[in-house]
Amino acid sequence: MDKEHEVLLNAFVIAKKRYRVFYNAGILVWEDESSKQAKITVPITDVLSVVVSKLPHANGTRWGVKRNGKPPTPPSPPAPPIARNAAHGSLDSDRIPVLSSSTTTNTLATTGNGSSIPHNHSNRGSLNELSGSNDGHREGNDFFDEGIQSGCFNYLIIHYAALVCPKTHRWRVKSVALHNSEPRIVELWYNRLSSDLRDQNRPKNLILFLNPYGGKKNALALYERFAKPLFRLAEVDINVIITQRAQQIYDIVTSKGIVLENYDGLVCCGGDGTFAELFNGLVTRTMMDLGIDLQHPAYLPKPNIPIGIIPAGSTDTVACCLNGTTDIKTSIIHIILGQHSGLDVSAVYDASVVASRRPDRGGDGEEPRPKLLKLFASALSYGYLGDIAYDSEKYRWMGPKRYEYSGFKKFLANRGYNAEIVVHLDRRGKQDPNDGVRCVDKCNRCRKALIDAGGGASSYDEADTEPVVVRGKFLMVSGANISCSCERSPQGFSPFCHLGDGLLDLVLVRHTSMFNNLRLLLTMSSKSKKLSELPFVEIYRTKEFRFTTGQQHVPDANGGEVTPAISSSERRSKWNCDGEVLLETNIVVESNCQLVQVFRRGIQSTTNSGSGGMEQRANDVSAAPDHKASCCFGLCK
Ligand SMILES: Nc1ncnc2c1ncn2[C@@H]1O[C@H](COP(=O)(O)OP(=O)(O)OP(=O)(O)O)[C@@H](O)[C@H]1O
Repeated sequence: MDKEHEVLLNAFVIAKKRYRVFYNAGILVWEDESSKQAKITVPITDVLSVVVSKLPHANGTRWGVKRNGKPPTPPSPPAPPIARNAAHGSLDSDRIPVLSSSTTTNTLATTGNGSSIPHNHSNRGSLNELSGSNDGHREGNDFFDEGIQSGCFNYLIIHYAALVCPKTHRWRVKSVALHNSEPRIVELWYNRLSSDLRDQNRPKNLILFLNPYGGKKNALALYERFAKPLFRLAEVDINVIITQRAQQIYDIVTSKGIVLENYDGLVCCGGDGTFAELFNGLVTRTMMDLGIDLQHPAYLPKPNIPIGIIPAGSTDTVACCLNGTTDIKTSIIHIILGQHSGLDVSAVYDASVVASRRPDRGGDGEEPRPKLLKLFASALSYGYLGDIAYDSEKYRWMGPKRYEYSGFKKFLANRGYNAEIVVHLDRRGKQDPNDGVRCVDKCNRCRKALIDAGGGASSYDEADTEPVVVRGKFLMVSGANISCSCERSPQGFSPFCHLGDGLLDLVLVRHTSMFNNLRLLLTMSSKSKKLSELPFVEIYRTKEFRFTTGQQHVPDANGGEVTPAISSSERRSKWNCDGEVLLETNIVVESNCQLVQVFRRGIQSTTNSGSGGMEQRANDVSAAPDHKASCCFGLCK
């Protein structure tokens, strides 16, 4: 019988109670024999690891495993007894006993020189390992092959991930110890589950860039405490690179010395700026590999390696929008489980530096191409937030509090900036940024956009758009690539902005009174109010917009030029691009549909999240009902 149709069904004891346990088609279920109500369902896609043990907890022995022909690692001292939840045998991930030497974690200290690849201090040998050959050998698999040979094990211990709080979108690792008096049955279950685990397409070898400088400067401590034990548990090899300066991630990823194909993903531990360095570097690297002009690219190619973020920054907007929470354990779990989906990335071009498209690079030789400045995944803001980004860098020693300090200063200054924005809008009015449809798990809008884009980066038919010119004095102009919701601003710039629909939301805040600025700040920090409700805020959903502060000659209806709309002597602000300052002011911004693949699990829609649209509501039904009962009411920190 093939694996698909084979059903495993046995009685096991969990926490002194008899359970009927069955496994079929990737679904594991255990139900209390005395009460059919007590039933837990776990798909194999959520299982992190399966081990056998002589004790009801994994005690650190490695079952005579040989790694690369080396003798087995001596057993670690027994782990302390594990506090167990009587009903589910569940554990908090902090207390999971991690088997010693189950994976390698390499720490690569970095040099500060140019784009050179960091000196390798790893326990896996030379630098060549990071940059050179890979024979495709996965150390972790050895233990599956040889694991159970040498002993009589009565316990099967399963570590699995579960959504413990649908309201806060937090995931945790739980464990269950199944006891059977017959080692043969334990072995049968172990072999079957571990074989199915191997079939999951999970990352087994990652590079992790760690920024020790961002946020509260505790990324290394967070990694050691939360990430390392979980990666070990799931047998993921991690090559840690601790950055020593800004732009180092970009330089390493774009360096030809590193063979990206040797890795299953690139992950960073830091804030939005760290993540921006990672995907800017990865897209640039892909352009280099394909021989695309880096300055004036004809198009932006899609990298074929997924990326991820472990939040350890100040605002962590990207992590919050990807997972619905900035909870570090949730992000790590999603990276380990390995599911990924497309994330739009917007490109910023310098409107004043234009080159003709070269026919040999896919252009027709006529269409001018602006110079590519940077890519962003979160938000690009001019005016108030641009001023804060520029000013707050001086106060980085304050940590995240610097934003409040600079924000207060800029709030009192109440500066307005003249600008002209040309935004391309859908003629048919189909792109409504206030349509009430949030981007949740298996989002139909994003899926359709990818199909429309046909694998390319554009989900938009330019024939269906028309340019609309908006002029005036603005407190703030922002292009939101994602909703930008975070702890400081629960609804973000535009709560209905999608992660992968190939469009961005342009948010224009007119310059008005201090009183209105106060309303703006209160709305931005409100849990329920949205910026679109304010009369001095306009939101447009578009694929592309052009922003200018300089002198504009606006063509009149007869084709002649009329008086400049904006004086060239105007005071200018800076652009805040994913937290970093951009000095060029006249820009063109364009969204690229699902340019990068990001490790994440779709956010489960909750009824109070304001989700609209029938399709999204239908997804609520698929939320794991078993785990709803274990909701922590927000106390699961
Ligand atoms: N070792 C380092 N020393 C100095 N700067 C660094 C170092 N490593 C990275 N950086 C830079 O630090 C900057 C800030 O990092 P990051 O954005 O991750 O933190 P943050 O600004 O506190 O968080 P957020 O962007 O979420 O608000 C990034 O632009 C990155 O280039």
